[in-house]
Amino acid sequence: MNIPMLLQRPHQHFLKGLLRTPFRRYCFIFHPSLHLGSGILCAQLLSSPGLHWAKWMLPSNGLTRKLCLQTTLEEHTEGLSDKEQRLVDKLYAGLIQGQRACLAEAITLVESTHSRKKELAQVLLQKVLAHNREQEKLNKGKPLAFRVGLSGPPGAGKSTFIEYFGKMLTERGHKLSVLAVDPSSCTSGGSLLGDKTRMTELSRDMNAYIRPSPTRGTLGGVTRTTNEAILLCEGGGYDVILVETVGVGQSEFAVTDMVDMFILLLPPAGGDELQGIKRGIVEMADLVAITKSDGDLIVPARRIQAEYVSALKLLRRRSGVWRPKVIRISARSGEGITEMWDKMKEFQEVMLVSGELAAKRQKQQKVWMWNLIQENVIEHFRTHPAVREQIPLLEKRVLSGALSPGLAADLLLKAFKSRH
Ligand SMILES: Nc1nc2c(ncn2[C@@H]2O[C@H](COP(=O)(O)OP(=O)(O)OP(=O)(O)O)[C@@H](O)[C@H]2O)c(=O)[nH]1
Repeated sequence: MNIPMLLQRPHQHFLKGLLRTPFRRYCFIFHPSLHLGSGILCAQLLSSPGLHWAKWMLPSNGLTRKLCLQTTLEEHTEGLSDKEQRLVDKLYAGLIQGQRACLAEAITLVESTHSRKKELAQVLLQKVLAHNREQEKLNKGKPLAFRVGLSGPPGAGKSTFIEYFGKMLTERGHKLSVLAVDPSSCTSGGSLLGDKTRMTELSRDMNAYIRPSPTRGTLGGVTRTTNEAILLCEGGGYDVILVETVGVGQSEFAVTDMVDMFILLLPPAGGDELQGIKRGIVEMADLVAITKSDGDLIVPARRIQAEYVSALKLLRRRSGVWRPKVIRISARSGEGITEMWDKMKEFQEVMLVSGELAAKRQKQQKVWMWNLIQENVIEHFRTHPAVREQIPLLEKRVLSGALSPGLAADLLLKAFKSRH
């Protein structure tokens, strides 16, 4: 690094010293009154690879200017071997050219739990993000893709619907990707959504890409990779992204934090069959579609539709511009599906024009960041040697009533802090 000549010697030592410490990656606070040329010093440090952020204080008017830099990418890129660099370049080039094999390989990379591969995945993601931002600018600031969450209980008709709906979209010139989030595969090893026999025709369509759920990891891990897979699909030119979940667990709530619109598919069945559906999920829906509205099922489908129309009226409105709608569809006869797509586009348009879509996406970014922090911090806490060795005993004492949960938590936190 070049140190400007006008800086005095102490500053050179100071700067050189800092750049050798591990702290250089975190933060520096500069105060112009403390030393001459701090602005230059700050600028030099900001260009140093690996610095996460620096803060430059201007005391004259009390204004604090924050300069945030994400140079982690540079740091990773510098450390890549030729082979790794070639892999990232190959995946990036193939992905943005729309090659499905490269998209698939890129998603496998973000799903990897191997630490080096995770780093490579982040380098690739940064490149794709930069590409997406460019494309968005060319698109006059409009989002590249319509992100839609789709959920429903097992047997609601999700795969039959996606097959029909997906073919309709590709025939109209759209590129569709279907990503599955299936928490059952995390806990039991089995997968409700992952089997390849679903959506056979759509999976042969060159303008559709179907990705089964990752088969390992916590729900948090699965949602993280789904979030990243969405970005990769957008880089690959997919303009409609369906994120599918089984409407029985927590995954729907996670999915609502990564999509623009959340759709609930419900079969024309009575209350008992729908008990598994959590009330909260209905509240999250922007559109409820009653499936299988054909033949003998038209009558019960109408009844369920009326029930949900009344139920939704009682719910608190989540958007200033959109009221959730209840429609009836049949993937067998095709009825209602074009109208459903029209409703979806109407939703996207009003949300875009009102600015709610941009606000929602911004909020989601923040939620996503904090979810990741929360997950990592808890993991760090649990595996910390001083904590790990005390957990079994303290848990036992809490269970037997010998210790209050609050005290046990305090003791563990104390152990964590003392040896940190
Ligand atoms: N009558 C009628 N039956 C349908 C329709 N759509 C799906 N079905 C039937 O409903 C059953 C379940 O459909 P799927 O599409 O497999 O449902 P799913 O929600 O994907 O189910 P999981 O894969 O278990 O989550 C199948 O027997 C389908 O033939 C429809 O529009 N009309």
